Amino acid sequence: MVLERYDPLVDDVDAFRAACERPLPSVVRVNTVKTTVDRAMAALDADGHGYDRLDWLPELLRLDSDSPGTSWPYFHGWLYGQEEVSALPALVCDPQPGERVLDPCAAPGSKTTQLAAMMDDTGTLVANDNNLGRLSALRSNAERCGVTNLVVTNQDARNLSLKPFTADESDEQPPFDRALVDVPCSCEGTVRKNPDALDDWSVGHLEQIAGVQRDILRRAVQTTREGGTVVYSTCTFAPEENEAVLDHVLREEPVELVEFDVPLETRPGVTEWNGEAYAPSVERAKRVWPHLNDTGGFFCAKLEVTA
Ligand SMILES: C[S@@+](CC[C@H](N)C(=O)[O-])C[C@H]1O[C@@H](n2cnc3c(N)ncnc32)[C@H](O)[C@@H]1O
Repeated sequence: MVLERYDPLVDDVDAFRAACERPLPSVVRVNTVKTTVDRAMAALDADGHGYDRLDWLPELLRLDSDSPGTSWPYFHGWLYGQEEVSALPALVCDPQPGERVLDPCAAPGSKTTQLAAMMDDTGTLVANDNNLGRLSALRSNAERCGVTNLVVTNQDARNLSLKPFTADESDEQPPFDRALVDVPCSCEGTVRKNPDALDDWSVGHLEQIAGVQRDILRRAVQTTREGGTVVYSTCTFAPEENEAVLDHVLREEPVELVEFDVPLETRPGVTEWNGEAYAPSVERAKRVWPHLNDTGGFFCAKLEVTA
């Protein structure tokens, strides 16, 4: 069993395994580009949907039943079905109204639409993905959510071209204030939502995808101005795709990991795995194990560009 691999990293193996076998609660995020949390809750009340408002992020509602994907509040773009813990990276990225923000692996747009709402639909949000089919889902989600501060691009994020955003690639400062780098991964942490998620798991795949992750994160750092923020996230447990990627990028790019607080129970990044030692600062990353908050699994790190 793949998950046994992580027994040495978790504080409570039985609770971890049991959580991974439970179905995931259904959660929606209220889209504040179009409505307020109070109005969305009133609409859910009127439709007879029970829910709990989550303390740590008041736009999130944990539903008693399945996602109301066929209800009027959903059609109107008031609600976005989003796994609870996947709302964390945008919170850590903390985009401000009027800024230029890059989302290099954006489809189908959960975090893009959340970032847009946090920016009050102002500034410029570049949503890129290399998969056209998934970009079409992103476009329809953005349209349903009424997001207008969006530029959609279809590039390989490892070589993202800055030409559309700067007069000249040699401009003194790269164009973006922030980037949210939510890379493709082996998705081990989604096993509660998709029990087949681990069927094609192999060490070879981890190693191959880690190379892609390193290159995407490096390019995101290169496109972000000095002092800007880059958030790295995955929905997987493998240190090869998490701390090892950070360790590599810390050595190759002018960037450092910064401390941050989140309103969820987390564990620090691991500094050793399979006989390899990583930079001590990877401890500043946060691991969200499924049993800690009854969510999926997630990994999130915050970096600051230093030059
Ligand atoms: C974890 S998913 C992103 C989920 C998205 N951020 C959200 O919140 O809805 C990773 C995405 O990366 C895209 N991707 C994979 N390789 C890529 C590459 N080299 N360049 C750009 N996008 C890539 C995939 O198509 C996929 O949509």
